[in-house]
Order: sequence, then structure tokens, then C-alpha cells
Amino acid sequence: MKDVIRTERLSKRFGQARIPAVDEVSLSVGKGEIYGFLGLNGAGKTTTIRMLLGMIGPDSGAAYLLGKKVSAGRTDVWAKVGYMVETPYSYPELTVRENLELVRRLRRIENVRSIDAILAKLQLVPYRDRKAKNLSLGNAQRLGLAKALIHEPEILILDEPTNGLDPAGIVEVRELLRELAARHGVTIFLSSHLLGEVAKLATRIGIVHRGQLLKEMDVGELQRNLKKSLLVNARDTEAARIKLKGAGYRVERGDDGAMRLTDDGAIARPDNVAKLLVQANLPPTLLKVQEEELEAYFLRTIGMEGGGEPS
Ligand SMILES: Nc1ncnc2c1ncn2[C@@H]1O[C@H](COP(=O)(O)OP(=O)(O)OP(=O)(O)O)[C@@H](O)[C@H]1O
Repeated sequence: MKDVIRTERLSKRFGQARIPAVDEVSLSVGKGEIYGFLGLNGAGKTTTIRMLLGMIGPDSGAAYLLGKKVSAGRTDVWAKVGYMVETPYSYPELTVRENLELVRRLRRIENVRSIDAILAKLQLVPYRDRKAKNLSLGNAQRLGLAKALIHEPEILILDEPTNGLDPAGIVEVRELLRELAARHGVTIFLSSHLLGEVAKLATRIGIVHRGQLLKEMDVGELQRNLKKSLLVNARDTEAARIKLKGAGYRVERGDDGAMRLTDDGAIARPDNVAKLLVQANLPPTLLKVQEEELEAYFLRTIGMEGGGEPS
């Protein structure tokens, strides 16, 4: 499949120290994919997005949208791209409808009904006559998305699109983005610092840290990469620990005083662990296979938890 979004060793340095904000990032996104660009604050997400949108030029490397090299003057490409970068700006004294009307004219969209359609799609109908300055953060974010979508773009580039939304708003935006990708073939590139959230939406995930793309995976791979462990406890935890260690199991400290067994054998055959404890008159009060939390996996991947190097 032809790449809709592609970067080739894209790099940007800032300041006198020329610290790399984005360091040789090469990635590609196919049509209809939702690419989640994941990193902590300051990882380089916004800088990457600004280069994708031609807002700033790279120091080296290049970005391509629909096979064309990004540069500020490429008006043919911008007609097919929608974007929302950080907290979207709207004219505070204009109403929601007036803000959208302005974008419609700037985008030279003939169809005046496009405003009603996008108001309905983003559930902004009740707020259409409210001034932008009086919108809640969540509705301001919706207005930002409405402006990004009004011209039915082929590519959607979003920086932290669920910022400021309440849980119900997050679900709505997620559904909307999913539908745009699945039903209309829109290619979506979105940044976030929350793996849990990205994992629910993205088809592919790239983890960026200190400007570098550390790891890329599709969602199935993510599930396989999560560490599993067997949580075990007994009334006499200490005696159970000695028994399990004596049988060769690797025993770590788990939550709430429980023990965590990380051997593949323990995870595959918890019944063997149960049998061992029962035979020693230490019947388990807890026996549960637990999957690593997504955020813990993210921190482990960028080398910020467990002291490990990024793998
Ligand atoms: N215009 C600028 N001048 C100097 N340094 C900058 C500039 N823009 C970004 N940086 C630095 O580049 C690094 C990457 O910043 P960037 O905003 O791309 O990260 P981010 O992942 O989007 O984080 P956030 O979620 O906080 O926006 C940071 O260290 C930041 O301080």
C-alpha cells in the first residue's frame, strides 16, 4: 500500500545547544490507518507534527504527505489535510457557527450545509450560537475538531485530540475517529502521552522518547509484548514464598503483600503452583494471571521503570 504519511530521518534541533527535539524519525502510515504517536511531554511529538504540517522546516530529513514532499507552499496537499495542534484557537468573540463559517470560506467550501453537517457530527448543535470564549474546554476541543474536519480531509493530523475532554467526550471522539478511518479511509496521525488511550484507537503505535522513535508495533504486537505474571498468596505468605522458591520459581513482591511469579512455567500452569501449595498445606488464597498495565509497559519501553534499558 502506498504510504499516505511518511517521514525519512526527520530531524530538528533547537537552541544554542542544538539539542535534538526530533532525531532521525522515519515512519510511514498507510491509507486508513490510525497511527498513535506516543511519548512523554517534551518527547518531540508536537515538533514532529509541526514539521508534517510544514509549519516549521526540518534541519535534515523530510516529510511526505500523499507522496509529496512537505513544504509550506504546497496548497494542493493542504486541501486534503485536516489538523488540530494543541489547544485549538478559535475567535473568542465569534460563535461556534461563525467560527465554522469563517473556516468554510477560507477553505472555499461551496456547500453551506457543510456547517450543519459538521455541527451534528461533533454534537455541537446545542452550542452553535455560543461565543467560543464561553465554551467549556471539551467543547472548544470539539470545535477544533470540527474545523479540522469540515472539508472532509483524506489525512487528519491531531496533537493530543482528547485533551480536556471528559470520559464520555473521549469515547465519542474515539468513535468518530474510528469511523472516519474505517468507513471513509481517512488516514489519521495522532499524538498522545497515554498508551492506554492510544491502544484503544490506533492500529499502529510508535513510541517516541527524547526525539527518537524507539519502537513501532501494531496493536496485536502490543498485546503480546505485555509482560504477564502470576499473582499468588496464602495465609502464611512467608512459608509459601519459601516453598515456591524451593521448587525453583522466581518470586517477586507483588501488590498488597502478594507474591508475583514471573516464570513462563508458572503463568502457563497455575494449577501446578496451586497443587504444590496445597500439598504443603498452604492452600492459595489468591491465584491470578495478571497482565502488565499499559502505562507500565510504556515506561519500561522508554527505560523509565525497572531500571532497564529501552529494548
Ligand atoms: N521553539 C522551540 N524552541 C526551543 N525548544 C523547543 C521549541 N519547540 C520545542 N522545543 C523543545 O523540543 C523538545 C520537544 O518538544 P515537543 O513540544 O515537540 O514535545 P512534545 O512531545 O510535543 O511534548 P508536549 O506534549 O509537552 O507538547 C522539548 O525539549 C522542547 O522544550
